[in-house]
Amino acid sequence: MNIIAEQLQDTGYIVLDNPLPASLMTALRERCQESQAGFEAAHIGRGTDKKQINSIRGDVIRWLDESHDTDQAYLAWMENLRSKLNEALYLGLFDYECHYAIYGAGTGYAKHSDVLNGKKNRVLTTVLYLNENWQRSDGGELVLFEPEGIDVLATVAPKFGTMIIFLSESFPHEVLISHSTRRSITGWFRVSGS
Ligand SMILES: O=C(O)CCC(=O)C(=O)O
Ligand SMILES: [Fe+2]
Repeated sequence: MNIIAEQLQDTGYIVLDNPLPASLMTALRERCQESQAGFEAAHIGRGTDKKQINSIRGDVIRWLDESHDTDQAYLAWMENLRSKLNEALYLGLFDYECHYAIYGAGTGYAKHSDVLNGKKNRVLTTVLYLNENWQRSDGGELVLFEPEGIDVLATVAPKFGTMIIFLSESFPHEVLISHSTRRSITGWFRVSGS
């Protein structure tokens, strides 16, 4: 946990190889794979700005359900991380929201910031990848850009078990077109306020 806090403080992001217990990873993958029931096309923006534009963002999403054991276990793990990060970095993280995301073959998410569109209370973005046997030819990498949005800071393959955490406001990012179905859980630690 200290390593996560230190690196977030130093560079603003961290890529973790396999932070979650194997049994939880398996349950999360199965839960995301079992059925597409409850998944809806993702939207861009909020309220009256809310738009669904497939060419910008091609995923379908389902928010985690606290009443389901598997979702609950993930939320509990992230809750523990939240309190550790608050202790180490005094970030005042207030809560965590997250959704499963499925990108069908041929879709991605164009370069964007997670803090635009009125989501100003998002402090840290987390993405956990659920794709076993992911190959380079499957594409779908997350590209993290320097704050100016031009130079590439990191390229992350969406491999099973990998988690990236980054400062939501600092890094524009993009999901490259995926050539296979790409599954993940994306979430945000937030401070209170709208
Ligand atoms: O799936 C990813 O790698 C990133 C997703 C993302 O940027 C988002 O949902 O805002
Ligand atoms: Fe994003």
